Formats: sequence, structure tokens, C-alpha cells
Amino acid sequence: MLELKAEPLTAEAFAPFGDVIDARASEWFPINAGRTRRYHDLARVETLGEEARTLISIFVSQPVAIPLDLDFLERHRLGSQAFMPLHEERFVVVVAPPGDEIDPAEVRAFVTDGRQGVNYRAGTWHAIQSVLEREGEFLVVDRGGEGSNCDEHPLALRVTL
Ligand SMILES: NC(=O)N[C@@H](O)C(=O)O
Ligand code: NI
Repeated sequence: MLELKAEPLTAEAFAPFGDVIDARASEWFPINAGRTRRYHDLARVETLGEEARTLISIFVSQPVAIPLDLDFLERHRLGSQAFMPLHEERFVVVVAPPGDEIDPAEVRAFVTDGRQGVNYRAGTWHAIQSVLEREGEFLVVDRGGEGSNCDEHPLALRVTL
């Protein structure tokens, strides 16, 4: 079994897998007569294939136990998938680069700080949502449409913090 200690999430480390959504680390410009700061275009939404469209959903997830034992990663080849916590929930992120096989040496585990969201690039292998400590509520932006958009790849993995 592959064992990984989750590292603090940074945009640089996550760059091969997608985007980190974090207003604190982003540029903004004023709108609404200066009443609002617009943190603009923080992540790239991808929607590919037949009848592709963008979905906005809410996920309410029960917390995972740590160590977190996983037996697969999944990917969405037809679109990106973004998770943004609505109440500063921390969560575990496990990713591997796009490709038909997963090289265990390329699997990375991260833990967010509560203010960060992630946007998985289309095809990035990832663990299903894994919120820590308490029930979590997330805004999710991903792809709807025709065709199968979720592949699973077996992988035995234990994540610690
Ligand atoms: N199945 C689903 O909508 N969620 C997963 O893709 C996930 O990454 O949590
Ligand atoms: Ni997913």
C-alpha cells in the first residue's frame, strides 16, 4: 500500500493538476461603484464532448477519518471539477497527473487550509471529496452532458496528516 503524508496545498505544487482557488492569493479589481472586489477568472472551467454544459451543484459531505485509506482514484476526462468550501472546511486532496495509467511515484496528497478551493483539470486523477473534522458544504462546478465522464483506477493508498 502506498502511504503519503499530506502536504499544505499551494498553487505551485498543484499546478500540474489544476488550479487553487484562493482570493487571498489573487488579484482583484473594483466593481459595483467600488463596493465589491472582483477576484476574476480564478480557475479554468472545461466542458468537453456532446451536449456539454457547466453544472453548479452543492455537495454536503460527511467527514473522513484519518488516516484516510483509499482504494481508487477517479478522473473526469470531459471536464474540470471545482470544489469551494462554503464554511472554511478543510479537506484532503489526492491527485495524479492525467494519463491512462497512474504512476504511484507521481501521486500527491495535500490538505487545504479552509480558505482554499481546488479545480481539477479535465483528466486529473483524484480522490473523491474528503472533508475533514465536520460535515462540509461545498459549491461544485463541473461538467454535465452526454457520455461517460467518470473513470476509476484502482490504487491502494493511505493518507496521513
Ligand atoms: N461523483 C461526483 O460528482 N463527485 C466526485 O467526482 C468527486 O470528485 O467527489
Ligand atoms: Ni470527481
